[in-house]
Amino acid sequence: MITFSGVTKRYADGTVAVDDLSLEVPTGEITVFVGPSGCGKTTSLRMINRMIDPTGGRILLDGADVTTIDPPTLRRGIGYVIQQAGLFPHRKIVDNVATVPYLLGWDRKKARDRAMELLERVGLDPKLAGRYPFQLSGGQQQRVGVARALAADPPVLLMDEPFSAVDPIVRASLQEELLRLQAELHKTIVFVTHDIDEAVKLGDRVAVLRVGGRLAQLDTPATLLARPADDFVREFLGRDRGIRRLSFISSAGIRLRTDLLVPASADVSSVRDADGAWLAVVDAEDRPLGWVAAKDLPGSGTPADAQLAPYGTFVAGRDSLRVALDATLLSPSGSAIAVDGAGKAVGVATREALDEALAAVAGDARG
Ligand SMILES: Nc1ncnc2c1ncn2[C@@H]1O[C@H](COP(=O)(O)OP(=O)(O)OP(=O)(O)O)[C@@H](O)[C@H]1O
Repeated sequence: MITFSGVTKRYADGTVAVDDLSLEVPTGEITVFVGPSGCGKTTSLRMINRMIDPTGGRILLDGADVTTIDPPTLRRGIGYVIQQAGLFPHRKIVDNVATVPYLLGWDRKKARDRAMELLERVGLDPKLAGRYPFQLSGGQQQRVGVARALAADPPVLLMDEPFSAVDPIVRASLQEELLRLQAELHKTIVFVTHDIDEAVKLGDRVAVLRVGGRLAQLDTPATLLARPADDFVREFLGRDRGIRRLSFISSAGIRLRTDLLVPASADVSSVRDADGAWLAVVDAEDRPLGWVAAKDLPGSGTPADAQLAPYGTFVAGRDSLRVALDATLLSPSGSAIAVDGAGKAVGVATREALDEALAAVAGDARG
């Protein structure tokens, strides 16, 4: 755990970059520092690995004041990733990744083997190992930056806007990759960004800082979106905070109807009186095929003879309420088909059922 206890940084020219900051960064979690330009995010981060020393207060790493640990020893346990990767331009990719193992005196083969394993882990083709940084795309360079920071298997990772120099699509895949790695590695990560969407996507907890280096709110993304502490946080979260909040709410609570699922091979005479304007037609393995309006069923035969309308699905309990809501918007039925992990239909979430689930969410935001 990393503990900030009344930490202040006043630069020589009198600028107070961080002011009496107290917070905890739990072990094995991603804590994001987010806030507008100049709010002291980078300064706060660099005080953890002593690239900057505080002028007041203390930072503890697992209980030890970092200023009592000499910087090289401290940094051995702390990986550091920065914007544009900060790779050494004249070293091959494999040697960039092996930088810290070399410094730690590992033999060359062991260090290179470790580097190759990490390149694969961060989703890079091992063939790139012999290239130089300028021969890689921005996204590939960022992956190398992450691999390099992980090389000595440090328990702590500091990441300073690591993905902000790449385009939105590459950025999204780097974010996914980081979450995937973190699910395996359980590092203690402090991640700095000015992008609130990135913060709520990656953070187990998000610390919103305001200019002057003061903590405005520290909460889980779901709580932050539901209950911003004040107008500054509310404005920083931006518009559509209600919709974004649905990403953190499980679809498990949605009431499902199984009576609206009909097999494609059923005799229409047995389904004609089904209650509800729309029916979800499923195949022999219960996989969804499409919607049919009860009034459009043929006079005889099976639902498969009708023109089926497009449908959207969500994995019941695994996907969020946002995905479920989105699925209703993909179909003229206004309902969504709930499926299990194998893609078999398990029920229908009607507009009414979603309305109930959304009303419960709105009720929670009040508390
Ligand atoms: N070496 C320095 N000397 C004086 N002031 C500094 C120094 N480094 C940073 N500052 C100031 O401290 C404040 C916080 O800077 P910091 O880089 O920590 O902010 P930030 O939140 O990371 O900003 P950004 O998102 O723009 O990178 C700013 O007002 C900045 O101008």
